[in-house]
Amino acid sequence: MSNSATAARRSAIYLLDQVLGEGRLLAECLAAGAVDRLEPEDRARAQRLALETLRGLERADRLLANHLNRTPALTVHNALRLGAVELCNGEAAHGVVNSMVEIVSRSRKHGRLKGLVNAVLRKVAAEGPEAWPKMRVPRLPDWLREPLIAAWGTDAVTGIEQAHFAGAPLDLTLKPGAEGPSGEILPTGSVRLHDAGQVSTLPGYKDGDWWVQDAAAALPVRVLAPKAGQKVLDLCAAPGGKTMQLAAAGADVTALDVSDSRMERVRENLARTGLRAKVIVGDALEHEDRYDAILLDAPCSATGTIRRHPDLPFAKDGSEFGGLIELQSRMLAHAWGLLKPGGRLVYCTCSLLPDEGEVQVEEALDMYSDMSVDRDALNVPGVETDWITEEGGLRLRPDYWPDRGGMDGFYIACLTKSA
Ligand SMILES: C[S@@+](CC[C@H](N)C(=O)[O-])C[C@H]1O[C@@H](n2cnc3c(N)ncnc32)[C@H](O)[C@@H]1O
Repeated sequence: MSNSATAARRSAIYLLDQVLGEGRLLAECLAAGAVDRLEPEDRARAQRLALETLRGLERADRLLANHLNRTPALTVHNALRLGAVELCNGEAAHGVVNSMVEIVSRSRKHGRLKGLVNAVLRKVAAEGPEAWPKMRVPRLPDWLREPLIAAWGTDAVTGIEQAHFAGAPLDLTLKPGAEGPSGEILPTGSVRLHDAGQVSTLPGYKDGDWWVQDAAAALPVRVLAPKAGQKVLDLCAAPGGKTMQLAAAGADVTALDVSDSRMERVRENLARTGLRAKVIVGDALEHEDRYDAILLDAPCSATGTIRRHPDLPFAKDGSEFGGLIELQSRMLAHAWGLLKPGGRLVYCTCSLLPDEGEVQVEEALDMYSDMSVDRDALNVPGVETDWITEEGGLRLRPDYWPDRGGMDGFYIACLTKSA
C-alpha cells in the first residue's frame, strides 16, 4: 500500500469531516489550504475521493448500516464511507481496507476501532460491489428535495438526482476564432470533454484559448449579446467566466465583485486569456455609473451546481436562502438604476429555486413600469423552446440533455428598459 494513497485518503476523510461535521463547503476548506501539504497528484485524488463519497453517501450508509450496531464517531464513519465507496467503485479490497485500518489505528482517540473497520470493510468488499448498482440513486435531503418537487415535480427531481449522481463533464468556452481540445461541440456552442484529466495540461490552456465554464453558465452572456464598444457592467463578476465572454465580444467591460480574493482569480483569468476589463473590488449596492448593458449574476443558493458540488446539500440547510433572496432583489433594484434608458440587463442565478429566478423577475416586472422582458433575446443557438418560462425567462435544469451529460441548473432573463 502506498503512503501517498493513504495520505490522499486521510485528507479526503478530513474534508468529509469538515463538510459533514462542521457544515463547511469543500471550496472553503480547499481555499483555506486543507490539502496544500499533499503532492499535486494526491491533492487531486483527495478531492476526487471526497466528491465521490459525497455523491454515493446514501448508498454507502445503507451498506454500512447492515454491519454496524451503532454509528461510530464521525471520522471513523467517514473512513468507512470512503472505504465503502472506493470498494464499490472497483478499487482493490486489500489496498482500501489496509489503508483505512492504518488511518484509524493511528488515531489516539479511535485507534481501538481498527478491528471494527477491518471487519466491516471486509464484509462490504464481499457484498458491496454487486449490491451497489442495484441501490436507488441517492436522494437530496428533504429540506431541498421538497421545494424542488413542489417546483418541478417528482419525475424531474428524480432526473435531477440522477444527474447529480453522475457528476459533470468539463465544459469549455472558446475565445472567438480559437481552437480548443477536441471534444463534443454542444448545440449551444460550448465544447464538452468527458474525460478531461488535469485542466492545465490540456492544449490551449497556457495560450488562453479557452476557459472552463459549464454550458449553462455560458448562456447568460449569449442572451445579453453585447455589441463591440458597448459599456457593459458585470456586477458580480468573480471568478470571471462571464467577464471573459463579455470582453471577448469586444465590449468595454467593468467587472465588479465584493470579494478581493475571488477578484484575484478574475485578474489571473484575464491575464491568461489576454482579455481586458476594468476590475473593481466593491459592493454592487454602492456602485454608481451608467451602462448600456448589465449582467447581474447574483449571489444565490448555488443549488444548480450540485453535480460539481455534491457537498452543498450536506453543508447547507437552506437557512441562509431568505437573506440571499432579499439581496438578489435589492441588487436587481440597484442595477436597474444603473442601466441607461433603452439598455438591456440580464438577471441570472445558478439556482434551481424559483424564488431566486422566476419569482424575482415576476416581482420586478410588477414593480418597475419601465421594465419589460425581451423574449427574442432567448433566440440563441441550442436553446430549446421548452426551456422558456411563462414570464419569458429561461429555466435550465441538470436533468436536461440527459444523454449528453446534463447541464448546471440556471435561471436567465433579459430585461429591457424603455427608452
Ligand atoms: C454566482 S457568483 C458570480 C459568478 C461569476 N459571474 C462568473 O461567471 O464567474 C456571485 C458573486 O457575487 C459576489 N457578491 C456577493 N455579494 C456581493 C455584493 N454585495 N457586491 C458585489 N458582489 C457580490 C460573490 O463574491 C460572488 O463572486
